[in-house]
Amino acid sequence: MDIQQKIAHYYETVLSKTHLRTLLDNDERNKHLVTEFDGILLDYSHEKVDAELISQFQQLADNTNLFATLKDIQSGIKFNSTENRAVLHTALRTPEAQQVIVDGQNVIPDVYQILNRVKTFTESVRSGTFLGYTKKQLLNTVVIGIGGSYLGIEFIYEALRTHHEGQLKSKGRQLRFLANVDPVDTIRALQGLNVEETIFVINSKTFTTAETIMNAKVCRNWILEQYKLLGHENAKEILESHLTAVSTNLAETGKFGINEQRVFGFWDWVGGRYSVTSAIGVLPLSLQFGYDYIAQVLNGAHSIDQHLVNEKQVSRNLPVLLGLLGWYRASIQKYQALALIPYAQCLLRFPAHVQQVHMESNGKTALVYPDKHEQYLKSACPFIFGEPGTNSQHSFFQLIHQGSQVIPCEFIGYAKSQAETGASNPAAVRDQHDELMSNYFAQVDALARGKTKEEVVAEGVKEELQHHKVFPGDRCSLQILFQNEANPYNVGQLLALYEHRVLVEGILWGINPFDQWGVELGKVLAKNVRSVLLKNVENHQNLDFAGFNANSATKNLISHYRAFQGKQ
Ligand SMILES: O=P(O)(O)OC[C@H]1O[C@](O)(CO)[C@@H](O)[C@@H]1O
Repeated sequence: MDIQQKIAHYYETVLSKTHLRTLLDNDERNKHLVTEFDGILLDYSHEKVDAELISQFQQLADNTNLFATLKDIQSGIKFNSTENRAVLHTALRTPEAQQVIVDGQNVIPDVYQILNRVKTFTESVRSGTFLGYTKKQLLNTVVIGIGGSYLGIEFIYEALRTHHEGQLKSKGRQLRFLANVDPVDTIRALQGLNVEETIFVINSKTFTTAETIMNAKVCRNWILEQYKLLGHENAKEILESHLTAVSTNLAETGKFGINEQRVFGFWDWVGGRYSVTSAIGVLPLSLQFGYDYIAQVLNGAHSIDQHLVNEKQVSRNLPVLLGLLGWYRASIQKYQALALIPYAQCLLRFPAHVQQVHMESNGKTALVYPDKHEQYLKSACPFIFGEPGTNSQHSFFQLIHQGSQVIPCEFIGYAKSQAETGASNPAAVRDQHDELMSNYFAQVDALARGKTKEEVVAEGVKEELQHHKVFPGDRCSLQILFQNEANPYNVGQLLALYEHRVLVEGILWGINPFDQWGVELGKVLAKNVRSVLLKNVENHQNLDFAGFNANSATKNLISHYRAFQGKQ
């Protein structure tokens, strides 16, 4: 029996037959299922685990050479085998004095060359040294980008915009996002902005993503139209004052009309969804908050990068534990979903960010080393969703408590509210924060313990309602608790924690988390549909589908779309 089979056997014969209520009655067990690192507590006592299972997790990590692999990845091996690339987002936050060698070259000087340019440029914008075309200060930033070139930045922006220091640093400034190719998103992103005070950051690793390039063109037109209304028509100089880009495709950014001084590069060894600590995130976030403040995000992430490879006891390694538990829930317990519940309004975009990082990375089943019998995994990445608590309690928690399937939850909370620093009545804020966190603790317990028929009867509930009021319990969750309020350092830690847990799960499953072939097919088909629509702009009757390879149902649907437009 290999170690994965041993874990499956132990779960089937022991843990699946033991209610969490019983496991939690063991004080000695509970004491050991909690660990702390650098201001973060991870409590996994409400998971279906015990000391025996944790020792099996250790064997699993050792037998799969997990720690050696993690170290090799951070040292620059081409772990992304299907694209022949290194996986080195960790190098983006490595201290300047260290070395990371890729293809015989130390990449750290390149990282700092870009970071220094970002620092100098963003400081010149913030101080008013670099001005817009009409010499007005650039107070607004619009980030154009999608997927990994958008979600992580929005998560960090939202997480920090109510942090006391973050508010001071960003006073008088705005940061907006344009991701969707929907024209309504464009209106929302640009609404009320004064072009003379607005700088655009076009974020695209490839600079070929259809949505981003279209949005960038729409914004370029908007800039020129707005300036025309003001009587200015020097397109080249106007655009050079208002457009910047972050990309690995410097040829295309040049063709787009962006001055190379305002293009910030990165490298193919940074995956799109892992690029928030490259200039993709650091440039716009530094424009909004200042470089030195955002550098703390990099420091926090680096702390977790180090912890990942240095702490070889799985019971003390936060990202490894998260990854092992994720693997266990999906592959052994066979749970197919995961709810991410931050008890922190500032993390409202964290679930959306993790959805992309996790599901675009591990949402696949093709094995890296297939054999004659197996090319595909049977169960892998769960479906991930989430909303801040307490809002989620008044939304989907009914199903989490009494639905037909178990949905493991990950709760994230802070011992201090961002609202406390600088508050006129800090005691009142603490009181409100305690109210919020009371729900965090209560949910954890309710999910695990549930409520038995006997308890319901003892409460004197009418017989016909009794079975409605039973909670099965035995629903697992884990808790992440930060010592401080959400700040740039621990937001960087949180970012890296979830990046690395995805990697650990990917290694255990034997898949490559760093490619995303699954998004390609839709892109190709969208291009084909687009060419049909372009060819038939005015034709609301019989569309010309020559050369369009799709079934009649899809063609009918497209025809209805055009016909509806003809009736408007
Ligand atoms: O930064 P780019 O090249 O525009 O890509 C945007 C996103 O599109 C994807 O390639 C596919 O969704 C992501 O991996 C990436 O983050």
